[in-house]
Amino acid sequence: MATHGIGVRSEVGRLRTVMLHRPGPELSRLTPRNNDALLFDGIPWVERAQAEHDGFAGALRSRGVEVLYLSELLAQALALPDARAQVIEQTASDLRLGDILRGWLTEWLGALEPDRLARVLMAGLRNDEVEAPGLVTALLAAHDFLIDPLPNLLFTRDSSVWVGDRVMITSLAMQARRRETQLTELIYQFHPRFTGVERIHGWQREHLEGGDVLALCDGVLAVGVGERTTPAGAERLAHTVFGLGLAHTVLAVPIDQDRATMHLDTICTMVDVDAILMYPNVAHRLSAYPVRPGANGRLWIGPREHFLDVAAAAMGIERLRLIDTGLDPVTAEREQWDDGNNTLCVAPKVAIAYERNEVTNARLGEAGIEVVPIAGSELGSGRGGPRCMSCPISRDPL
Ligand SMILES: NC(=[NH2+])NCCC[C@H](N)C(=O)O
Repeated sequence: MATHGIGVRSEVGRLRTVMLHRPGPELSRLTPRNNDALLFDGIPWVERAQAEHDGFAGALRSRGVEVLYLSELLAQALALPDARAQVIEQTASDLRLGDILRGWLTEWLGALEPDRLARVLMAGLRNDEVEAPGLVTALLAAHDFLIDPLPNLLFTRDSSVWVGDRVMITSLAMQARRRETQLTELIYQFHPRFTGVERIHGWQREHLEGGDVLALCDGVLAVGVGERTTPAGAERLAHTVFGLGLAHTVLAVPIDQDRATMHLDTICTMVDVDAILMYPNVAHRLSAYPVRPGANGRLWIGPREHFLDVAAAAMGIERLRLIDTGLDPVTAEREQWDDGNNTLCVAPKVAIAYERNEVTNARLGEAGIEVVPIAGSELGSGRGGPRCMSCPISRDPL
């Protein structure tokens, strides 16, 4: 495909193409013993999670959005020998494997059909699912993983993010998610649909996750700095986008180092060209450092100020309207936890949101935002809403 029309310059421009991941066998790997390490707060009912996800994809399609599935792009990319060789080498390089198992796995993976290989890369591989030789497999328990599963692939937001017409491969902070970006990098590198698209950042760089990056408008990015994106990740982002002329301002937004606020998009998302939905319990204290290109390739860093003020100034608008999600702090806290603030715009003033967050959604309605509700009781157990579960690839310019 020609790269014409590809790219993202806002959070709200009409959404044309999005990448999702329909949850699959990787979710069946979750147990009460590993769910914390794998960043899920419960054990989802897989079939229901899939049905909910189909509802999400259906809502997008009904609004004219083209839905691409990560698993399909991956399997298609894996038809190419170079792509297979690259990912097999990366997967087998895990030091826990040791040489014997590494050699065996390299050969075993190399013999798989693209679909099956994609499935193993996503769902992982248990010791008792193969008969591999060596002391390592003998000493590991039957249910130990030789290749770890990736249940958080569901959250396609985090492992790549489009900035203008380039795609940034992120670098995930949590051990359980690191390998995800090998897969997204592979898709963008090898899938014919993305031929000619320039990749930036890279999965081995400073930590930076897509859930922390918000395109407030063309030329202005906000980046949350907290549990996932490090200060160095934010600095690298600023240098990179300024160097390529993709933005004139980056707002570095310190957020609490907490699971509840793991990404900037768990506390706020844009719902219109000049409106932002925000968790009220932080709205009054959210601040940001404006960062711009400085002299001699350095960064100019302005004073830390209230987020809404710095954002409006950078965006060149008088005011960034705040929609806050309920005055009662307990209700607000409950709905924030269930990703009430994590909405996905399919167009200005039209946001997909989890139906369960009734108070938040009512506020949105009162503020003139059309809410497209989706079910998420099972999907939500991974702590992510419609924005987390989507990677926009193409939005119309505003
Ligand atoms: N953009 C987001 N808010 N993503 C949510 C990711 C949730 C996932 N379980 C994690 O902990 O990484």
